[in-house]
Amino acid sequence: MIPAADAPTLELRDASLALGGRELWSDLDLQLRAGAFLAVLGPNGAGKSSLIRAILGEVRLRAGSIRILGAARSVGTDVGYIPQQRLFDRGVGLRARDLVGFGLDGHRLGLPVPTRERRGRIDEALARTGAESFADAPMGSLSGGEQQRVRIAQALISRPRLLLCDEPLLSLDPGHQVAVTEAIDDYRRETGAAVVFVTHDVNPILDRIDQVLYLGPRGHRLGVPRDVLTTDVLSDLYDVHVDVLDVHGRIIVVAGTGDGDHLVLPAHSESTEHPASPVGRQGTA
Ligand SMILES: Nc1ncnc2c1ncn2[C@@H]1O[C@H](COP(=O)(O)OP(=O)(O)OP(=O)(O)O)[C@@H](O)[C@H]1O
Repeated sequence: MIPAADAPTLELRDASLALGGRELWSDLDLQLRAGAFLAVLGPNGAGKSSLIRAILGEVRLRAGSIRILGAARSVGTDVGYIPQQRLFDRGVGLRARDLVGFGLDGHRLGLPVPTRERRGRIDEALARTGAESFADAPMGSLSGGEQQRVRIAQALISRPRLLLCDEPLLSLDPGHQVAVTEAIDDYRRETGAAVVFVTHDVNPILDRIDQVLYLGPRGHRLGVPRDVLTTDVLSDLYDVHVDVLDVHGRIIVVAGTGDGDHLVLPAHSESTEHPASPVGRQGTA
């Protein structure tokens, strides 16, 4: 596709989305230029994954528009997508390197031509996410975290200009969270791709993002992290008093329940698993 000159990589104008008879978010204006890194935060069911699906054209907006590189429709190889994790069954024999190869030519009919260049691209993508040691293993034999690293390699191999990541750090141990975050961020810096990164824990990417979109029960807020991740803004979005704590450089968002308990809200979750819906209940503060 020939991009419109100087068009933003991603642009949403007055966008609203309703699914299952419920409005998830509305009046969303968002512009990402080349090299932007956006974190999308919010409780379970806020519509974070649905935002990605709307960008992919899989669900229709109720109102407004989405443009990618200036065009109303663009998926193809301009857009890389790391879906929310679904595990491969144990019996799946597809090799990791073949899955990654689909990111290059999976949209074409027929078997791919095994060229040296193709193999080199696959090896490079696997190396980016530290997955080269299990390149020839069947997907069904890999752990959840290993499968995730292969999926990320698959999303990067086509050298997309917009990378959509739906909780890419799920199932990864802390060491691999850092490695995968670095792989995505290095890719962004090298290529000027824009990144949309849905997460329940902003901390692994806090030093890398330049914008945060917080989808809350009472609207959304978009801006630089220090303007969005504040007690005042999140209290307003949740309609309950929320404290944003900085604990040794990690952001923890805590809502008082008035009965001595507190709820840890999803700018930080204690584990890489989903917190209980809509927020994870923690012990007495
Ligand atoms: N195709 C659909 N039809 C009807 N409702 C849908 C559809 N897809 C999603 N929903 C609903 O939209 C809401 C938002 O879902 P979504 O997966 O976008 O939330 P999320 O913010 O990503 O949540 P989580 O943090 O749990 O992943 C949910 O209540 C979900 O059940």
